[in-house]
Amino acid sequence: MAFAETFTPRTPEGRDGLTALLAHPERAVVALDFDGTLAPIVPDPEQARAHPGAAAALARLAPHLAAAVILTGRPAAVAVRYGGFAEVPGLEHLVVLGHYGAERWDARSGEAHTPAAPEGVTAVRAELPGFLESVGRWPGLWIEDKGGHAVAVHTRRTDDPDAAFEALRAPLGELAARHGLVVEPGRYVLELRPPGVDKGVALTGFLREAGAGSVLYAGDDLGDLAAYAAVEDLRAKGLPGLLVASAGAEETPQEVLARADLTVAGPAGVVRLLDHLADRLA
Ligand SMILES: O=P(O)(O)OC[C@H]1O[C@H](O[C@H]2O[C@H](CO)[C@@H](O)[C@H](O)[C@H]2O)[C@H](O)[C@@H](O)[C@@H]1O
Repeated sequence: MAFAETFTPRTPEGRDGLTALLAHPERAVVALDFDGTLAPIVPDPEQARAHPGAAAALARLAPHLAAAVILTGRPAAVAVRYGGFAEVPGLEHLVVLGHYGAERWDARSGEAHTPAAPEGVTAVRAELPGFLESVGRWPGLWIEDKGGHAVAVHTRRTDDPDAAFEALRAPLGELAARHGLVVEPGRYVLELRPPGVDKGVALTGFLREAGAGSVLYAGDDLGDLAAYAAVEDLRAKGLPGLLVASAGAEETPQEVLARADLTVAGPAGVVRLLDHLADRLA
């Protein structure tokens, strides 16, 4: 997919968001998803790493802002490690909200605050291998253990990732419900995790804490739609906001593309956008 990279939002709301960010960067919050937005999608989730320019671009921009935050489904420490975000000059105030906002890492302390592991996850983790065998054979299926806080079933490396995803969605939903969990669908991944927290709740709370006067949110997947909805809601209440989609693969959900004010070409495009904003604020 080719994009004309002008960094001009296609909607009036998006243009207002960008104008507010550039006029008062000291009141702006830039919030970014990790996988697919800062880190290119790769077949093996353990091999994902941020785009080589991501930390540097964010470090150029962050000192101009009220706050920069990374909002990810990953455990926060994993995103910090895979992103190379620790001890970077310019990122002294970076916050990483992991597990969709249930967990928080602060660059200032270098520590993560993690809630107690939910009971249902322990039970699901034990039951999952046998359960998957019972619902069909999908060689290549991979279970990601997310530090006891969630488990994710990845279909990307099966022979038919779409068919496996669709075949497993309902049964995993039932398994999750039996253990008081919910299923979070993503790019060839079905994650079983506790209910009650999502990127929208997390972003809204963070913006309140930061006293934000504007927000830019960039994401690429279904889990980012809750953050999109939060920005749309805040815009209706008068807070300017810019929604950015990181796109480039056919698998980018249509709803993400349709609701974004600005589409950029994957993590490389996000890095160019961050650099562009830093240039304009320099
Ligand atoms: O909220 P995010 O930062 O976007 O994290 C969402 C999930 O990302 C990871 O999975 C995705 O990226 C993998 C690596 O590129 C890819 O192989 C997989 O198909 C994608 O779904 C991660 O493994 C999950 O734990 C995150 O919840």
